[in-house]
Amino acid sequence: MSQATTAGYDALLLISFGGPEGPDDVIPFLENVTRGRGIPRERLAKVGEHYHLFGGVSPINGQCRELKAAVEADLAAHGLADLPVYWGNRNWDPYLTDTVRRMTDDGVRRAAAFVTSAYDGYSCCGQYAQDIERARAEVPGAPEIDKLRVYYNHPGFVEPFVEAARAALADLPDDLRDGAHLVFSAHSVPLSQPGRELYQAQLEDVSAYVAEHAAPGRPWRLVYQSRSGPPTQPWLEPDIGDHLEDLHAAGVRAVVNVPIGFVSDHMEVKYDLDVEAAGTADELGLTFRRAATPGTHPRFVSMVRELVQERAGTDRPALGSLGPRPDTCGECR
Ligand SMILES: CC1=C(CCC(=O)O)c2cc3nc(cc4[nH]c(cc5[nH]c(cc1n2)c(C)c5CCC(=O)O)c(CCC(=O)O)c4C)C(CCC(=O)O)=C3C
Ligand SMILES: [Fe+2]
Repeated sequence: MSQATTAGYDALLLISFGGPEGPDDVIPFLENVTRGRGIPRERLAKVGEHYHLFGGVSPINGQCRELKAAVEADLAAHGLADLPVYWGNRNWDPYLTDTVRRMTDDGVRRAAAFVTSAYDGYSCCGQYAQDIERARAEVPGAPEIDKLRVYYNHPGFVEPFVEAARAALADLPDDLRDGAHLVFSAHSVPLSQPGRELYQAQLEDVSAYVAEHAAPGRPWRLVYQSRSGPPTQPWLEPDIGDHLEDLHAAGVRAVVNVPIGFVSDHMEVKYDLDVEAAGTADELGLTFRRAATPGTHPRFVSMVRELVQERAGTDRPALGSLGPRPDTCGECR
């Protein structure tokens, strides 16, 4: 084991949201996600239909398998093939608790955990920290598991977005490019959610950085998507659909949507943006391009290794104006 270069960790644990892998999984998955969270039944039925449009298969598990394979290849290319990579989810098989049990059986003592969610806030960070604690509590002899720092402003997350925003702009018809606006989008959360202010501030800061570096001087705005919850509860706004209508009414003819709140092209991207928001734009006659998410971009993949290695006390890179996040924060529980 190369102790010096893995900061003393003997395993890497990839933690994600999880998603259904066939039509029969959809309802049990949605029940797992929403248990005790007060999501209206109509919203659940609608979201179920989104999954059925894709054969009941969420793209997210496949994306986790691809990320895991890419991280393993990157570790091997850096002489760290002996750092095993595990994967566990909050809401679907492979469940985090089962994975922690397997790690324990394999003799893992101290693991670094990478979460497929880049920001602070309860849904992105605090809830995953609780998931880790719960899984460890359920498994006697479970390893120590350190959640890696929040990485929304790490160059490995930000640079792929700069590149993707440029590529999406380049893909617009020549006569529409100059007047196109950038529309950054992230998952809405209730205003009452712990860590919501931090989530919002981080999104604004990284959107400003990407806008400035991909297309200096171009108009941009951060908006929200995928709202659920009862209508009486205030969530982050404006919604992307309303913003597209406003832009159209103001005479804008083209937009590039940058899904800055997401790590991969999972259902919130494939349905809520590529079907719903693109459909709204189409009805308005607004030309719409969606920028890629980091996915398995080589820079994003190497970031995972760098986040482990920096725990040995090396540099903690961060772009934008807010600086690197600490290893643990506790602000979003
Ligand atoms: C901030 C945030 C992210 C971004 C950070 C990150 O990327 O992790 C995110 C990601 C995701 N959300 C996902 C799926 C769902 N989220 C739901 C519900 C909710 N999300 C919330 C927030 C977030 N969610 C919230 C506050 C709720 C209300 C209920 C609650 O407080 O928990 C529901 C229930 C139905 C509905 O109401 O929509 C589903 C099915 C999937 C999997 C997609 C796939 O299958 O490909 C992913 C990656
Ligand atoms: Fe969600």
